[in-house]
Amino acid sequence: MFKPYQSKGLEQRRSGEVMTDRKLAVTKPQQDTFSAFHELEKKKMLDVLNQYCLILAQEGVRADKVWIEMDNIEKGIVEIIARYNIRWLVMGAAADKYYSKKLEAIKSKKAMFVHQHAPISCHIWFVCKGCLIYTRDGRKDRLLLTNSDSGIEQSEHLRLGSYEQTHRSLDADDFKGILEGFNYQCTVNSSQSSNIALSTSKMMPFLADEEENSQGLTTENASHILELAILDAKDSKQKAFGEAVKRWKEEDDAMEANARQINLMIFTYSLFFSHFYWVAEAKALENLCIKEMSLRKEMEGVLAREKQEIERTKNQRNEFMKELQVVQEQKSELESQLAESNCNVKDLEEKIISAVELLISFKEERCSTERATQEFDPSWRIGEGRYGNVYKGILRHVHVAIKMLPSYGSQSQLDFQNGVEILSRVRHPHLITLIGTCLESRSLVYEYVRNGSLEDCLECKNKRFPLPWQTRICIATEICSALIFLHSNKPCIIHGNLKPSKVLLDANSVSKINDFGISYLISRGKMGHTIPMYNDSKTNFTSVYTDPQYLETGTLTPESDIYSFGIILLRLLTGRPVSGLVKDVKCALEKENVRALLDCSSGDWPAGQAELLARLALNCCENNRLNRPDLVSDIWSVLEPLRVSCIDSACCRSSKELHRRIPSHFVCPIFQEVMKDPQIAADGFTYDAEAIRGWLRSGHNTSPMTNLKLAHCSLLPNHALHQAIQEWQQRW
Ligand SMILES: Nc1ncnc2c1ncn2[C@@H]1O[C@H](COP(=O)(O)OP(=O)(O)OP(=O)(O)O)[C@@H](O)[C@H]1O
Repeated sequence: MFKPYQSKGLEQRRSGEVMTDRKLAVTKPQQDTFSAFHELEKKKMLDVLNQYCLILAQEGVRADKVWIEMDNIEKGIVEIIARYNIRWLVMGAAADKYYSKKLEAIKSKKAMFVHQHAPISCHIWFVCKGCLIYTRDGRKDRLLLTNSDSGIEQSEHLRLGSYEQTHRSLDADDFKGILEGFNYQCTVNSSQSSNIALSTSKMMPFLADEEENSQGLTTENASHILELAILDAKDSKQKAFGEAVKRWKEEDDAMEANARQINLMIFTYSLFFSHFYWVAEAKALENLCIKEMSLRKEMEGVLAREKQEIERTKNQRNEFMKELQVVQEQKSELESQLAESNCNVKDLEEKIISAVELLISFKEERCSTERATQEFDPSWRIGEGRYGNVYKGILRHVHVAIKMLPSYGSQSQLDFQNGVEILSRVRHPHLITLIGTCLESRSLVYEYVRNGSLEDCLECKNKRFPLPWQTRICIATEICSALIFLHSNKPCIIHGNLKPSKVLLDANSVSKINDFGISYLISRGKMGHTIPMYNDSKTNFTSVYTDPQYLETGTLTPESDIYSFGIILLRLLTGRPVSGLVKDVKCALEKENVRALLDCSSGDWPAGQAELLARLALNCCENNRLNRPDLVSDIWSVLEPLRVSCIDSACCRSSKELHRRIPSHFVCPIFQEVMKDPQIAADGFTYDAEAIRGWLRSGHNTSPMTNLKLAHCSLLPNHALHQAIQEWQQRW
C-alpha cells in the first residue's frame, strides 16, 4: 500500500509514507535563479504526488493535489491553511540537526513561522521523531465546542481508533516516518470515508491530551491513551457528540454547499523534503552563482572598462591615422614643391650661369670693342649719324667700323639679338658685312670700307677725285642689285634710309650699302613687317631721300627704297644737291637740255644714256608708289645694259684706277690706309704713328703683325717711306 519515495537521498526517510487523503498540496519556495532545476524538481514532486494520488485511489480514497509556489515554504503552508480552511495540522518541529526525541521546543523556523502566522482556527501539532513537541490550539470555540461537546472528538477518536484497529499493519515507524519526513495537515470531514480516519488516527493521541503527552510520548502510549480517552468519553458524551456531530454536519454541509464541500486531506508536500539535499545544494549553487555573478559583474565592469579603453585607443588610432594621412599628403605636396623648387633652382642656376657667361662675353665684347676703338677715343671716330657715332677700330687685326646704337626706342635684348642674327646672315657683294655685335653696348661691328661714302665722293671730301660717269653707272647698277637682293630676302629687308652716305666705296670704288635693316633694330617692330621708322621724337628726322608717301602714311614699303634710289641716281647724274633736283631734271628733260644738268666732273656722259637714266630716276621719284618702276624689270633691265656698254670706258677707268692704286707698303697694317706718319716698331714693320701708338697705349706689348712680344716700345720714323708716300700723293 505504501510505496517508498523514489527521490534520491530521501528513500529512507520516505519509506513509510502514508497517503490517504484526497487532495495533495505542495508548497515550494520560488527558485527563480534555478528555474530549470526548479522545473525539474517540480515535475518530480508532481510525479510523486500523482503516485500518492494513485495509491490513495487504489485504497479507495479520492485525493487531489494542490500546487502552490511561494517565497518560502512556511508562507506556503500558512497560505494553504488559510485558503482551504484547514483545521488540523501536524508539522515537524525541528530541522535536521535538531532531530531528537528529547526536543523540548520548536526549533524549526518554518514551524515557528507557521505557529505564529497560521490562522487561529487551525490546530497544529508540532512533532519530532514521533514525539509531540508542542501543540498550538486551534479555534477556541471549536475547541470549546469540542471539549464541551466531545461527541465529534469522540466519534472521531472512535472512528480513528476503529480504523487503526482495522489497519494494524501501520506500525510506529510508519507513523514516525510520516511525521519526520513531511509536514502534513489534514482536515476531517464528518462524512469522510474510513481512509481519512486512517490518516488522522495517527494524530488523535495528540489531540486527546497534547499537554500531558508533550514530553516523551511514544506511539504506543499515544494509542493507548487515545483508546482510553475514547472509551471514557464514549459514555459520558454520547449525546453531546451526537448533537455536535449533527451541528458539525450542518456546518460542513453548508461549507460543501458553498462549493468548498470537499473533504480533503491535503497533503502538503513542501519542498522541505529537499531541505537536506537540493536546498543546500541550491544554496551552494546560489552562493556560487552569486559569486559567479559578482565575479561576472566585476569581469563585465573590467570588460566594459577595457572596451572603453579599446574604443578610446581606436579613436586615438583613427585620429592618428587621419593626422598621418594629412601629414603624408602634406609631405607628398612638399616633396613635389621641393622637386619643383629644385627644378626651378636648377633652371635658375642654369640661367644665372648663362647670364654670367653672357655677361662675361658682353664684357669681353665690350672690352674688345673698347680695345678696338681705343676706348672710344674721339680720334678714332669716323662718323656721326642720327643713331649714334661710328668708330674705326681693329678687331683681331682686322679693321672694323663700330656703330654704337642708341638704347632708346629699341627692341628688347632678345628681339635685338634676333634682328642682328638675321642681318649677320645676309651676304652680298654690294652689302656691307656685319661682322659681329656687342649686345651689352648695343653696338654693331662692320667691315671697314676705306674710301668712305658715296656722299663723300660726290662732295669730293678730303680732296677726293670726282667719280667718272662709268663708275657712277656701275655704282647705280650695284645699288640696284643689292636692293633686289634685300627685297627678295625672306624676310624682306627694306633699307628705309637709303642715301649716298649709306653707300660706302672701297679702294676700287666698288659700292657697299651700309645700315640695311638697321631700322628694325632700333624700332619696336619685327623684321619683315612694314613699320614706321621715325616714329620716335628723338629720331624724328626727315631726309630728302625719304619716300614722301612713307612720310604721309608712315608705312615703309620696298617702293620707298626705289624712291630713294631715284634721288641717288639723279645725284650721280648731276652731282647737285637734292633740293629742287627733281623739278630741275624734269624741266631739263622737258627742254631736252639734260646735258646742262649733268656733272661735268664725271666726264663726258653719253647724252642718250644720260637722258635714259634721268627719265628712269624721275620715274623712281614718282610720288605715287604704284607709278614707280619695278627694280628688276624696269631698273635693272636698263642699268645692266648700260653697265655693259661702259666696258670700253671702264677699261679707261680701270687703267686710271690702276695707276691710282695705292702701293701696299704705303698702307698702314693697322689702319689699312695710306700712312701719314710712318714709324718703324720693334718688330721691324712700319705703321702709321697714330695707329701703333694707340696699339701700345691700349696695353699691348706684342707685334700687331706677328703677335710676338716686342723687344721694346720705341718707334723709329720711316723717313724714306714717308717721302715716297708724299711723292705718290703729289702725283695723284
Ligand atoms: N663700315 C664703314 N666703313 C667706313 N666708314 C664708315 C662705315 N660706316 C660708316 N662709316 C662712316 O661713318 C659715317 C657716318 O655714318 P652713319 O651711317 O652713322 O651716319 P649717316 O649715314 O651719316 O646718317 P644717318 O644719321 O642717317 O645714319 C659715314 O658717312 C661713313 O663715312
